[in-house]
Amino acid sequence: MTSAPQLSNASLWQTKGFINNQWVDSENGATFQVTDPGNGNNLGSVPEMGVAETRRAIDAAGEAYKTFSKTTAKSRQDLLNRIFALISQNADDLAKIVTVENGKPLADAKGEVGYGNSFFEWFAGEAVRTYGDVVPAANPDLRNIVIKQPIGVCGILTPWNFPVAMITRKLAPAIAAGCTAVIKTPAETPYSALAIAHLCKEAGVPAGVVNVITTDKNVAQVGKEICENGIVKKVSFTGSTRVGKILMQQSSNTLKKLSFELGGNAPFIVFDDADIDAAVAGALACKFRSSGQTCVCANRIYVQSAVYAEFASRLAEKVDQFKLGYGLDEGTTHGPLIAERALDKVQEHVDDAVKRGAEVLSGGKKLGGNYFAPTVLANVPSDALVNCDETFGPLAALTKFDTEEQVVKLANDVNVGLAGYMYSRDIGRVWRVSEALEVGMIGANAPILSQACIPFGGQKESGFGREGGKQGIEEYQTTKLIAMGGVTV
Ligand SMILES: NC(=O)c1ccc[n+]([C@@H]2O[C@H](COP(=O)([O-])OP(=O)(O)OC[C@H]3O[C@@H](n4cnc5c(N)ncnc54)[C@H](O)[C@@H]3O)[C@@H](O)[C@H]2O)c1
Ligand SMILES: O=CCCC(=O)O
Repeated sequence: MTSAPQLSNASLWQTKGFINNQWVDSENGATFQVTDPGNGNNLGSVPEMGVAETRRAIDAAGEAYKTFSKTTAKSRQDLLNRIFALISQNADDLAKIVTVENGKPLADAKGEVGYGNSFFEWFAGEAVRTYGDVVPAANPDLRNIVIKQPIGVCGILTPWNFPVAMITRKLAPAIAAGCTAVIKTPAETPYSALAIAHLCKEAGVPAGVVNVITTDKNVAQVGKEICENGIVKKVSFTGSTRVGKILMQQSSNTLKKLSFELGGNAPFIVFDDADIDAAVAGALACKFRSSGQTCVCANRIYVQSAVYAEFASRLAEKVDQFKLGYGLDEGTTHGPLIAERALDKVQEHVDDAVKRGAEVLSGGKKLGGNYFAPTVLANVPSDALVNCDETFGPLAALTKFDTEEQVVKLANDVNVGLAGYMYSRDIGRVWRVSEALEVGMIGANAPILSQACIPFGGQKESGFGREGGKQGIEEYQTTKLIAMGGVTV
């Protein structure tokens, strides 16, 4: 028996792949099951597609690109605005889909749908502002004009933790630039992607511009095809650093343009001079959003010695007030993790820290199903596993520090650099530490950074490229110089 959610607009629940504006099965009829992480129910099945279907999708995108790339920026702006309006109209249903396949509480899912949709609104605006340049020439007979053009067919590969937003922040700028796309959905959360595809079609997106491949077992082959196929000119990937490295190697033969948003391990630093109320509230939001399953979640919480004890006890007290439960239930503040493997990783990090002398202030264990008790650990040594590797779960690990110099060194002592946070009322320190942290984004007295208008992205092994902001559309464009000679008579 399946337990698909009750939706006001039942047409949002699509159960097939999407190629050239047609809903399609896999060629051999194979399917895979999607499970609700909050209760283990079977939500239904979608096609187990493979290389053959991926090639068909890429071919469709290649064919569509010939005409879509020549459309006016204004027509693409109108298209994006229509998608934005349809997503707004269907936001409650989309949030329900996100909750049942990802597990996050409905309020968070609504937040994600609004955030995800804001990329369509933002890039509708950017579509008509892809200006070029006129560059003074080195030769009197020349005039230089620099134009921006769409890059071509784009491969979009995304994770399950934001089933809507991770797709929209790639798809919206791709459409804005005049590109076409093949999206490979995460196996855990295909239904949100299919609902977006349905709304794109409703909005009038031409056949072949948006294609969706669903796969579980064949993910490595599908990813390889997207990276190696010569028709695809760009791959935008969000996911782990491990998989990012594989995709980069696979893309090297065709030298594709790449944007990679990879793993994080965010330091969250609380200085002695911080507003402690704000720092505690910030840590709760930053660490436990989506039960710790965001790439920008605080992972290492460093607290200066004079405020350490107060911060730790106040944080644990607040965490004990969370209401862990099923995402659609009234009052649930925090949901399950995506799967057993995620619970195992959190437990491993807790056990390792405790073995090294950490103290459990709150939680610390699995609670059955995919639920892990929101956890606060104190006195975590800086070489504990949790301080070296992203947990991606509801574990707040507190480590004491004494000086600014010491904490900056600790914060930078990892191979990734996505987000970093600090709480301090000393403006000089905020500036100094912001410059010193090796990350792509800083939250200074601000626990949530994500907005469509900012350049989201990392340094080091957190990847490269930026999503959102004025930079986001450039990832889907190529720059061309037209040097015009014969100007002088
Ligand atoms: N920087 C960011 O913006 C950002 C955002 C969200 C998540 N993340 C990162 O993603 C990770 C969590 O997601 P995950 O565990 O699902 O990551 P993952 O890398 O395992 O999976 C991400 C996507 O890649 C696909 N994939 C897996 N193996 C593949 C292969 N061999 N070829 C092609 N595709 C493949 C998966 O199906 C999924 O769709 C964390 O490390 C997190 O920090 C980063
Ligand atoms: O998980 C990573 C992205 C989350 C966000 O955009 O805030």
